[in-house]
Amino acid sequence: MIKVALSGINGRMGQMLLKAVLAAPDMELSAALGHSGSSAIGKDAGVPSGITTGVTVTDDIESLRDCDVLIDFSRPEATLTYLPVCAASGTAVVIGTTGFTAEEKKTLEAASESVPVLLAPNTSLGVNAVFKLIEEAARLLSDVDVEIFEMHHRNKVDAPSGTALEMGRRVAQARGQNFDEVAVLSREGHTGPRKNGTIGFAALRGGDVVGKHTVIFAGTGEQVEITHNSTTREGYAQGALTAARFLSTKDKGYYSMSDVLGASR
Ligand SMILES: NC(=O)C1=CN([C@@H]2O[C@H](COP(=O)(O)OP(=O)(O)OC[C@H]3O[C@@H](n4cnc5c(N)ncnc54)[C@H](OP(=O)(O)O)[C@@H]3O)[C@@H](O)[C@H]2O)C=CC1
Ligand SMILES: O=C(O)C1=N[C@H](C(=O)O)C[C@H](O)C1
Repeated sequence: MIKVALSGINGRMGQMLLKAVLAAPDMELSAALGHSGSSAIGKDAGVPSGITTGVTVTDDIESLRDCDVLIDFSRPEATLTYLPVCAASGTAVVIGTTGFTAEEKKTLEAASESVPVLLAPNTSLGVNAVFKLIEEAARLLSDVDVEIFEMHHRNKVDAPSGTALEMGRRVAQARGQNFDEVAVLSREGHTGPRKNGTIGFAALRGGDVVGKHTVIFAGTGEQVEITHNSTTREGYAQGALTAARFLSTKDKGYYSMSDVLGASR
């Protein structure tokens, strides 16, 4: 049995993952982490979903020591507090949390010198297939303008989404560009004409939209649009469990969903 810890347990993904882990025949829920001050601390991990798990939510990061894998869908500041304990105790980490700075990502990578760490802005099978389609389109349509649109529910706190940023990185990489030099993360005011070779982003927030991403390849007289639409969070949860199973067989190292799905980047 793979002993799984879940962080962000009180959240939308935390509860979706909880149900997926409880249903998985090869996994057992060993720890459930919330942040100190959270209303969930001291209660059963299943309370928000109306189920009893027998696991109490804790803010004690030492509880990670007895686990094989942490699946983390929380906030960057939380993830960064879990990593040192995981690195010291050999607990692998699947990170679905988004919104890390470039500096913070270096810290994630450094932890992978001690334990297996997988960072995935999107764990769904469909989105990871779309990443590949985008790379191919970016190569085939190498001169057209690329704009990336994403829409999420009203409670999402980071923008553009981690998935949209990864899509932009894939386009830039396929075209031999430096993403940070060509990304236009938002626009307002008198922007002037579009600069050739840039990759533009638009982030919309509203309602209960689970997650929608479209990459638009806009040429002259024609546009190609590649869209992924998540209608439930189940795909993210199942992808995260597949990643946890993968990491439980690995030694230290920095992994992505491409490694899990067997597709080279
Ligand atoms: N990789 C992927 O496929 C996906 C990634 N995500 C990402 O996962 C993350 C979580 O998303 P979602 O579940 O929708 O978000 P929620 O806001 O529903 O949940 C976030 C959770 O983190 C907890 N939390 C908030 N602040 C802290 C903190 N400082 N320390 C510890 N815990 C904290 C919250 O606790 P409390 O409720 O008690 O305040 C809550 O349980 C986001 O970064 C999102 O972008 C989301 C979906 C798919
Ligand atoms: O916060 C969300 O909901 C989601 N976050 C991830 C992201 O930022 O890309 C993945 C998915 O789009 C849902």
